[in-house]
Amino acid sequence: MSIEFRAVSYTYPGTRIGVSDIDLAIADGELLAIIGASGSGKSTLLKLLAGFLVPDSGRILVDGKDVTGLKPEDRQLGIVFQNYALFPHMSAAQNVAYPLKMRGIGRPQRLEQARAALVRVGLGDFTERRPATLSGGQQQRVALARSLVFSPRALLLDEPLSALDAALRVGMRDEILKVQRQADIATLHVTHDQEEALSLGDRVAVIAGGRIAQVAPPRELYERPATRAVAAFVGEANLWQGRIAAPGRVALANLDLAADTEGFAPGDVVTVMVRPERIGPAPASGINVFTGAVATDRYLGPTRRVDFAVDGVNVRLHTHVREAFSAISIPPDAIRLLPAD
Ligand SMILES: Nc1ncnc2c1ncn2[C@@H]1O[C@H](COP(=O)(O)OP(=O)(O)OP(=O)(O)O)[C@@H](O)[C@H]1O
Repeated sequence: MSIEFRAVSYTYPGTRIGVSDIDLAIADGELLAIIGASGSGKSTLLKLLAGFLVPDSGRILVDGKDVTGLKPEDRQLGIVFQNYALFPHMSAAQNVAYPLKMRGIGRPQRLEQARAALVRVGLGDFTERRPATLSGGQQQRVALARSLVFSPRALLLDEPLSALDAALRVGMRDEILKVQRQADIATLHVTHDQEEALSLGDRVAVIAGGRIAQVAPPRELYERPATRAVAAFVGEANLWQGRIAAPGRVALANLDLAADTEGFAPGDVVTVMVRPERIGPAPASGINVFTGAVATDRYLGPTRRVDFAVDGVNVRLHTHVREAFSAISIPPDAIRLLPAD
């Protein structure tokens, strides 16, 4: 079952803020992660899909059917919120059974289905526990079981891991993916954690200022960002302004870099993007090897983050090398040219 936004726009009444011209399709069984800065419109998109907001224009389809005018309860979507929203006075099984109760399913049958759903998320021994006696991760799994127990047509995850501590968050990613794969339904996962989006998403959508900036598989998004804004938002990046000097050559201040310049003409002004982990200490000469001096050097445990000054250009690099160095190399295939803003 799929999800589709077709030219969806929404503005909050009395403001000019919202989302514009959203075209997004999430295939059956696919997990699409949405990332964006605070206030970029992630939750607004989710509320439009859930039916808590109605678009000013455009249509939303679930499983090919237009749900734009349907009430939230008629959309048959499983939703997991950041704060879980579990009922404190009910056991885990009663919480999970609640959506079935709303759908008029008899008590013995709904409790049996709820227990089975809890077994699927690894909580078979916790069915009678109240939420307050469960850990954050366990509560999140109860919420996940509750969102899936009525076989929803799609799954919406709104920052489901943000209330958990860092180590648990990483472990729960695998849990979410396992359960999502088992349920095999289109899933929209909103997060502000880039690593979570890259590790969980079949594809990742970046939203900025209420518009989709790019949608791509994680590797493509990281290695081939479409714009400077996406490159800056997803991971760390060196972003320099340069000019195409000749086919295969880019001028960057006083530096002359070998790079793939396809798609650009001599004289074009470009943004030159290089990820810091693609740059490393080098022998004194070679292609795109530059001598200079270390300006700052930070120890990060597994790596060092170094700012290296080359002829007035600051080059940020991440390296495992522990020794001192006085030259770096920027491999031509690590250089990505983007249109200048
Ligand atoms: N009810 C509302 N009335 C007016 N403006 C709103 C309302 N709700 C949200 N906004 C504004 O709409 C924009 C998008 O908000 P949204 O909640 O979608 O952002 P978000 O990307 O989910 O942010 P965060 O990561 O902080 O949760 C923000 O500028 C926000 O202030």
